[in-house]
Amino acid sequence: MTPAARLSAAIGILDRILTGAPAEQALTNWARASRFAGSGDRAAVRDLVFDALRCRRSFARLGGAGTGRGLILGGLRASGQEIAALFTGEAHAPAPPEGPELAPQAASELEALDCPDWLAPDLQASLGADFAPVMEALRHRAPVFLRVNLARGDRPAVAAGLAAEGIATRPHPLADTALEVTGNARRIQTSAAYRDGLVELQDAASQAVVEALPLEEGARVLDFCAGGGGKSLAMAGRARLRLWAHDADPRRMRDLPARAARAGVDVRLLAPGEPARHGPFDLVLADVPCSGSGSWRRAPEGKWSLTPERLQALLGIQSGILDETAGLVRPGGHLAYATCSLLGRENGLQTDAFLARSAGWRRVRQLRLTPLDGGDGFFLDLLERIG
Ligand SMILES: C[S@@+](CC[C@H](N)C(=O)[O-])C[C@H]1O[C@@H](n2cnc3c(N)ncnc32)[C@H](O)[C@@H]1O
Repeated sequence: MTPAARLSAAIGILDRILTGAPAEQALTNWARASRFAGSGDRAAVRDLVFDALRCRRSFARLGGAGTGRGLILGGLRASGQEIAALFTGEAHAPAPPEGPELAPQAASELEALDCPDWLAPDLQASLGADFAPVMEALRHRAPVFLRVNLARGDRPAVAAGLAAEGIATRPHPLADTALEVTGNARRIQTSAAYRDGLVELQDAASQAVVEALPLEEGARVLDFCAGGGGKSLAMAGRARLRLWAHDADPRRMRDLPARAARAGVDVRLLAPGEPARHGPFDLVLADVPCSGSGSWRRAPEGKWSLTPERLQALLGIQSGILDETAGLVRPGGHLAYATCSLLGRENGLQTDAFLARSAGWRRVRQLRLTPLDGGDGFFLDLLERIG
């Protein structure tokens, strides 16, 4: 595909996303219907689409419209590319700009930062002086991180093995298991290191959260909101645990047994209603559903689809999970509350409210990470049951 044809493809896919199609699904449907597109084309179109979703507000301003065309035009203008050479209307190229597309308007501060207006006060209160740098960081692609499975090898040896397969990495300071991929990231999932369970794809901040947990050999641990099980596997890689995984939607855990087998660790799955029968636990991790604002680099659609009503509903779910999981922790044990959110209301204010309404708990550690630390935004409050 020519560079201009890739732009046309991205425009069509963005238009589908803007009318409600999930981004991954729209990209997959396009790839299936476009057998002529090679892997380089697919990767380039994907980058165009995700770059536009991350910067949807500012690109729409620069492109003169909030359409697929407007976003792609705005992205080209933002990176100083020559529009006339690409939007020619010839062959598969997009038609030349017209009307408002020719007269982009100046962006306001929040538009330039790609921040939804309604969320700005919350984010400013939560991030303080880091507000603008964090919002700016969220406009750019996230690095690719691997987690070294310490049950299978140490970080230098695994990095050397990856290098022998042509995948360049460097250790990342956020966690002792973290490798940042600096070259050939697209080869990871076909590498022997990945196939043999030496590494998993996992953000460095997620790894830092797991590193901060009290994981004693033989401890009874419950991952209450396990999802795909990324943190279950990360915990199992750090100590020999008696580990259970649970999720309100058990279908989300369907790949976990195979991933655990690949990693050489043991995780038992629990259906809704079952955790209480297996408790109490030494440690319960509640990696709760949240706005996802800390991971908007990877999942930028969430920035634009979040609403005040949805955030309110999430706050209710989070406080319900805190109350439910508190009853599963043994006296002297720990409840680890985690989010990938940057919002104080989902983080420290949520745990403050829990501590205010629940006797016999104290906060022993708090971790607040933003993309300025290198990985996603993440929050951890480690609470100890003293009564
Ligand atoms: C942030 S995701 C978990 C990600 C996962 N821990 C990981 O590291 O990959 C939150 C999960 O909580 C689950 N969930 C939502 N409401 C829940 C509830 N009331 N009880 C337990 N799990 C819930 C969702 O299905 C979702 O899989």
